Amino acid sequence: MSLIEKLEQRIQQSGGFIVSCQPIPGSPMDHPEIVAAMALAAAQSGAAALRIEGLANLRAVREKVKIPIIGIIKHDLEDSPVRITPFLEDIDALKEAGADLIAFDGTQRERPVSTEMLINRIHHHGMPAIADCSNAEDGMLCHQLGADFIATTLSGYTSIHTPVEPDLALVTTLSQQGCKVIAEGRYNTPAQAAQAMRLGAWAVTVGSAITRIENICQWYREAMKPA
Ligand SMILES: CC(=O)N[C@H](C=O)[C@@H](O)[C@H](O)[C@H](O)COP(=O)(O)O
Repeated sequence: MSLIEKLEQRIQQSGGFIVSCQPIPGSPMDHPEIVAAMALAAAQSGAAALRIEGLANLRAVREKVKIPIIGIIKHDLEDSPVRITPFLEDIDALKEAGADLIAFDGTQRERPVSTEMLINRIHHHGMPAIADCSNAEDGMLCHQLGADFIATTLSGYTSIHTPVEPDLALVTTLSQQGCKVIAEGRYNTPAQAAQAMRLGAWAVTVGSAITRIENICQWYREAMKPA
């Protein structure tokens, strides 16, 4: 069994529940030691894997947890809308900092480095590649290029309006096409995560509903507004 298969087996045997610990930038929670504490709490509560952004956070989390970590680095580029792990150097640095899997933007938008080169670099380091996609076309292209997992992370985030609900239809389509799908993006309730698994998802990543206090407070405030 290859290293990649072993890692896959480990995540699936632990139930496929992945927790993304990404505080809102500038939030009082946005400190590596707080990210590491959230990650440890999630790991102790049965998360199969973690999704962590940035090298300082990744190093702090790696010191505390043994479960697999999906590493990403976000950039705000002037000449491209692509934010998640756009450079080959990001991949090398994430590997060095202790990531076990790497996620990258798998959309077909203007980008500094091709998705094919990113996938090859991740594989060069012996790690599984997770393509964060926005639609079925992105997903199938990355699948054909050899991405190990297709995540629905960017569905709803490549145009101006972001829907409230998760894109369960995309989970269904990609699973039926033979992709190992990680459902991600707006899985704000356990029921929605369970539904994604029933529709064929291989795993579900939950972020805001667990680790972004500001978002959760806003949901409550909105719901409690007088009619
Ligand atoms: C669009 C984008 O950049 N998504 C990011 C990807 O890393 C994160 O900001 C999300 O929190 C993560 O995908 C989990 O999703 P949710 O927070 O909805 O559970």
